[in-house]
Amino acid sequence: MLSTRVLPAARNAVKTAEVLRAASPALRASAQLNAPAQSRSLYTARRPSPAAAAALTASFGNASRSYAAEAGGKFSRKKPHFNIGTIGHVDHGKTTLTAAITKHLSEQGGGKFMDYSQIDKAPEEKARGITISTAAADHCIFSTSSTRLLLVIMPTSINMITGAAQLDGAIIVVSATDGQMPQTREHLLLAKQVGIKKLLVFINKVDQVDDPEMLELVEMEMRDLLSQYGYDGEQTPIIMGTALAALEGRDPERGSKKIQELMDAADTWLDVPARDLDKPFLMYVEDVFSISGRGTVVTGKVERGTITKGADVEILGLGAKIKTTLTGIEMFHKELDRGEAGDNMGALLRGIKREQVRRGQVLVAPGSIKSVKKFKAQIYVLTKDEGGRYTPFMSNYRPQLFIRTTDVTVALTFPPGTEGADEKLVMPGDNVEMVGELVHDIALEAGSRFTLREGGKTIGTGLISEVYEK
Ligand SMILES: Nc1nc2c(ncn2[C@@H]2O[C@H](COP(=O)(O)OP(=O)(O)OP(=O)(O)O)[C@@H](O)[C@H]2O)c(=O)[nH]1
Repeated sequence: MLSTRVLPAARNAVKTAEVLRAASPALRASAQLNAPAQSRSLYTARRPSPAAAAALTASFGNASRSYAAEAGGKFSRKKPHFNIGTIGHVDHGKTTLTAAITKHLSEQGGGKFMDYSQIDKAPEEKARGITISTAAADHCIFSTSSTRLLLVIMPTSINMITGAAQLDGAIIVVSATDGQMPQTREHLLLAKQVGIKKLLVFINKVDQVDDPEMLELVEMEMRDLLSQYGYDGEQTPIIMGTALAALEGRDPERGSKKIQELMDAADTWLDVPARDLDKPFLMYVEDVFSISGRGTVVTGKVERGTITKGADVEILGLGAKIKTTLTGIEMFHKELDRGEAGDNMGALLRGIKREQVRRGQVLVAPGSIKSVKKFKAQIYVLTKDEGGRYTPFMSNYRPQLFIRTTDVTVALTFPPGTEGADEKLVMPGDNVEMVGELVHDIALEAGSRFTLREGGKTIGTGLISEVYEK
């Protein structure tokens, strides 16, 4: 297993970077003036300490031994693989529901129970977008009757942005006591943005609401909201229950039975995504490890295409364009000959030093995508009700652009020839075409989606229409 858990020393360093990200607008502004330095420090902060590296080496070695002992020693693709996450407003019960699902599925032999504290144990990881998916992968993979599930928790919008690229489907958790809240709306928007086609809704904490009309109202409002954000408001399954009761093994009518309904709905309603198997290989780098005796391993998710052991690949972005050969592929404690779109895998690279690769870059089929600094995009600016800005911005606005596993400062201007560009204001709620210029190059193409953040909050989302090579 290529464990991507971060050990304490690395965590603290990352936390410092995270604090900077969440800092006041003034601090953010000054950090943005020094964007290259800030970005460098972020990447440096992610490097595991020697102790962490040693532990990873040990983990890699042990894992190799443990799966060698398993029958066949190969990862099975029998059931379709599906990454599903809980999203929604703070305290509405995402963690409790995730724990309840693992309990329920484990009782049916579909995985190992992870209690609340296990899921919640790494707040720093959650804060920086390394979601529970890696922890879940470490423990086990959950199965429903027809699907393999990897459970992911997205407690905050930042996780949603940096981690949601991995989500194939999501359960939006809404507390029956509050109904929809600003983060419910923000997460719906972001779910759409990261390409999640279908959602499930779990109206939680029904034990705290006596009035059935109140529950109906929450459901009606959720259906309206789903439609408003381009989801199927009529057909989307909405399940009402109590995650806490399910977790505590009481009130099965509103507890475990509702979790079963939710899992049945996941099996029937959510479509296993059509993987982009035929497109050129692209995997984004989440973590890089040096494994003694073996070389440099990068972990991340394959966004598209397939790759076989021995294939040539290119490390691209953040100033790099390096050709190498992929000499090993590993996933879920198993060695593979082939990786494909949707896989979270580890790739062993020939002749590459640890320092040559970093989070935010991509591994690609050579020549299949360009790494660029300049692009044109359609941008939606979030309203304050969606958690966005209260005030408009002007040309040359410099927020942070998040895409895949990286974030880079971008200067946004109006396309050449825009009338009154110097005085033009972009209001919260606007949909606007803009040209972006990044301080570092990253692998981009028409159709790439990104998110804009400033001062610790999401302020916009975008879709690239054109890239400029020079
Ligand atoms: N009464 C009741 N309380 C619940 C239920 N589900 C969760 N809670 C409680 O609600 C609180 C928040 O639950 P969490 O699961 O931590 O919520 P979360 O959405 O993961 O919260 P963040 O990670 O902070 O965003 C906890 O105190 C839970 O025990 C439920 O069905 N009924």
